[in-house]
Amino acid sequence: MIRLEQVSFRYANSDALRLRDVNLEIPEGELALVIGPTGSGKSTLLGCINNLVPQFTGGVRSGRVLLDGIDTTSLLPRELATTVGYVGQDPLAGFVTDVVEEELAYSMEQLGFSPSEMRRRVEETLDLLGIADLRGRPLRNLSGGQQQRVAIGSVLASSPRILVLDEPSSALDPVAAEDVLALVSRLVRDLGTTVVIAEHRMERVIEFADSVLRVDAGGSVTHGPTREVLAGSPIRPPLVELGVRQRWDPLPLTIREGRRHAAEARRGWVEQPPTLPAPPGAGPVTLAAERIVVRYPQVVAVAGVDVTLRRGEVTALMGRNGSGKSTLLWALHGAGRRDAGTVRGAEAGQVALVPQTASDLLYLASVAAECANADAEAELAPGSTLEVLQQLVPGIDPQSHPRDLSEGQKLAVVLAAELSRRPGVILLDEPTRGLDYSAKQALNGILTQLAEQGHSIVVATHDVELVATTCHRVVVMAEGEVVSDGPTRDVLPGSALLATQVAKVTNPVPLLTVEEFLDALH
Ligand SMILES: Nc1ncnc2c1ncn2[C@@H]1O[C@H](COP(=O)(O)OP(=O)(O)OP(=O)(O)O)[C@@H](O)[C@H]1O
Ligand SMILES: Nc1ncnc2c1ncn2[C@@H]1O[C@H](COP(=O)(O)OP(=O)(O)OP(=O)(O)O)[C@@H](O)[C@H]1O
Repeated sequence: MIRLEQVSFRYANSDALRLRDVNLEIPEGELALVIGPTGSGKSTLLGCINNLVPQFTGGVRSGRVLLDGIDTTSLLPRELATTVGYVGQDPLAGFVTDVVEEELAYSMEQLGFSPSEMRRRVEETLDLLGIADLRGRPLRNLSGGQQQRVAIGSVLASSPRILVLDEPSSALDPVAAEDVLALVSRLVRDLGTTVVIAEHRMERVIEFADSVLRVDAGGSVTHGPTREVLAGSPIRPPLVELGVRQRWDPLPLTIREGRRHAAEARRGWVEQPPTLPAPPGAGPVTLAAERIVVRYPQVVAVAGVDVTLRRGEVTALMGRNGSGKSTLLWALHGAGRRDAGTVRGAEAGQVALVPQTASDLLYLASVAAECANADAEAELAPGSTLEVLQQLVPGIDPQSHPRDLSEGQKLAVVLAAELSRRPGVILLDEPTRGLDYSAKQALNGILTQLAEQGHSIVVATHDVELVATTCHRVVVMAEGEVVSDGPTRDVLPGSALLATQVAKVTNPVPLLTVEEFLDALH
């Protein structure tokens, strides 16, 4: 179905080959998962399938890309659009209309569907993606996860035979991610759709994948059965990491397989519970918000929230898509809307916020200039921001234009600029989009260090694995209200939705991470 023959590619303004002699074949009705470090070339590879690379990106591509044996360069854009449905990493950038319903209908309109067929499919898509109540809403005002669902829906609506999804679950809450992936895998099973998904949070996709494509920093691609490719990969989800470290054979890919391997250890811990590290004592209050309310015309996004931040504490803000997390962060920061309530303790300039669409903040002509600007604004020694950036995501050429960075690399630049400034209170909105496991580990290191030095940090995120390693406390929101607030170890393991892979494998023993599992064995 999809075949790449000797494909190599380089961007116009760069010497490096981003894809090197790639040969691969994805049979019809299979789901292939694309993995690889931040900035390795996953999006570039996906773009080759529908000719986005090089048609829109520029650059030079050699070799052939064949769909059903036909070279894509000989297909008209319209033919290609009927065959390949593509959802990029930034949903907002891909929208062509202003309102949810119109967006869902747009591609069908272009492809010449009849009005009654369109109507039927729009309704069905609204239901399948759980967005019926958003139908008349402007796309701009939706939460990040709501936008991502609309973007996926607008492509599914016209039932393309090939589906290419670039990080489809990065802004989705765990339930929505599971629903969307189950939906996609049903298309694979029932309709024979061929699907290619790039995803950093592999743990969410692995069980649905027939094969894995690993893109390496040098642009070469390894394609093979999931277990085989992951066993040899430096990037792997927690459960596979645990399996490799414990030499479990066969390597577990699903929670069920993991639980079988862990049965003996689990029985031992049930009889004699392991000693678990205690969370650090909380320091004095740095920010106290009371009865915060934010109202929009159609929704009350934040409905009377009290929240207190303390020195040295990393707090996760969790909750389903549209529950009010981003809105609350902006209200705490002060730049956002606030219809009622008070925020005390936060002095001007002492609260930093890294927004969900972080790359909007980059406006200078090179990464080096962005970093130098951040140093100058915060009166830091020259080089400070660049150093933090290199800690987070190594290998970015400081001379490159921010526009030419991968999504994960852009986010890392914005994170570095805020973190190097070391404000007292740091608010991060979904900071792990596009970041691979090692970048997440680096982020964990930096946040832990800042907390030890007395900063207060809030991370709004759906990434339970990040929360388990980095956050001391979890605040869960639902429909604008705080519905639970407690130490991470009390909130995550008990929840079917928020438990980490390791917590699911060890349940009822509340271990959260691979390291905790290994420590508990001794
Ligand atoms: N238009 C461009 N011009 C020059 N270089 C580019 C351009 N777009 C991307 N690159 C570079 O090509 C490499 C691959 O980018 P790509 O977006 O494919 O990575 P990725 O694996 O999808 O990253 P992420 O995990 O962050 O999504 C990156 O190092 C990036 O800096
Ligand atoms: N500018 C706006 N105008 C109208 N409604 C808005 C606006 N911004 C957000 N909303 C709505 O307020 C609610 C809360 O949105 P918010 O972005 O705070 O959610 P979130 O919890 O951060 O979601 P996600 O996990 O998807 O990022 C949503 O229903 C959203 O559609």
